[in-house]
Amino acid sequence: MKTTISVIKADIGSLAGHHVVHPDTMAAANKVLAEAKRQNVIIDYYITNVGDDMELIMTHTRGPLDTKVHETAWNAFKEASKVAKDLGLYAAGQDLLSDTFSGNLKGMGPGMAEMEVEERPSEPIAIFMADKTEPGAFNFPQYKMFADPFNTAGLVIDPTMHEGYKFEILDVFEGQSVTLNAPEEIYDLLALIGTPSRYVIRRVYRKADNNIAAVTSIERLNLIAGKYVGKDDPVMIVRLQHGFPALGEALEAFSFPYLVPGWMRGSHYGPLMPVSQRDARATRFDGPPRLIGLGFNVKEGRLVGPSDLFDDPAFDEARRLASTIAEYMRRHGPFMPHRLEPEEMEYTTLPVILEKLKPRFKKEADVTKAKPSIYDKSQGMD
Ligand SMILES: O=P(O)(O)OC[C@H]1O[C@](O)(COP(=O)(O)O)[C@@H](O)[C@@H]1O
Ligand SMILES: [Mg+2]
Repeated sequence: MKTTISVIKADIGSLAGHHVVHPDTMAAANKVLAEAKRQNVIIDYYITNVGDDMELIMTHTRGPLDTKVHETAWNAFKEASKVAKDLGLYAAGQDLLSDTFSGNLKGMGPGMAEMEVEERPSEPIAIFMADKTEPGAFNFPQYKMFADPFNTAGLVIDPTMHEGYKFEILDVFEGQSVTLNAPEEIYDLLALIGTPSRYVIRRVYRKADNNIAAVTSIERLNLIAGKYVGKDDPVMIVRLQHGFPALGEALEAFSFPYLVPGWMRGSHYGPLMPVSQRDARATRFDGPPRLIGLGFNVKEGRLVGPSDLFDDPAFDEARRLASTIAEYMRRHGPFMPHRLEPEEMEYTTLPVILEKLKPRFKKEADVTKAKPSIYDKSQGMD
């Protein structure tokens, strides 16, 4: 049976700032999804949140980018937004960039990861959802899961994984993609995905049979809207076991709280902290960036589960280290590299400040003007 798993998320308003979704808004979304299930638009669903992002996990047989499924999600977010407005929640309706739904959710604000799979007799999946970061934040763990044998033992010892995986990488600025193979092209792969603000791993396939292994949301709201409209908190679906990473290999990729951009005002680097569902609230300095993971089995479209994957003392050490790193980064205050580089900041007063100070800048005769960029060949660097 071919089943589509659609994870669609949006920030439609949050309680007491940008830190947690209000349960009444989830109840409003639940009504819409329950009705869609009754009308056989979707087979099953689960609603959750990480921080201020509401996450709709749905299964159906209609394939990705289906109008009815996307309209269902849109209506759920709209209804939830109404409640958010009624309760006076902060940034109510924030991620819904358009007033009317037209065809599908592409470019309308919500983020989405969708995959169509030929269901195996047992189809275990993990869904990872993060708040206060961006889609490229999943580059690092996807590399670990699908290309690093120090993380994923199966790459070496499981014959069904040994051939490796293909990574489809999207250049979010140019809107073009390239597919690179691991292990043979890992140096090229790392050269791109090491710049996660621009090159985002969108899909991973098993090389042996082209089977889809992982999908990540790629929406960067600020690029769509041309201004800051919230961070593009990402979601990712990963297939598990029997030729894909074992559950523990997928989770192992998050045992190191690596630095991601986001956190306060979408403008700071901070450690990605894996937490249980009950700790999925962005508090200290609106963070640190949080990650939750839910494990399901998909059976004829039914979502069996979930299991709260990071609700486990085995991840206490990762959380402790994340807290230590958070403290270390915070001590830098407004200085880089805690604060993002100017091009990546979601907010900036810099142009206004530069304009204001323009008359006060004076030429220094003894200082040579630098070339604009060491990367710009037209400037005659040799
Ligand atoms: O300027 P405002 O409206 O107070 O918004 C600031 C908020 O934006 C944020 O960056 C929003 O984060 P999200 O992307 O998770 O919505 C928060 O860190 C911060 O509180
Ligand atoms: Mg958010």
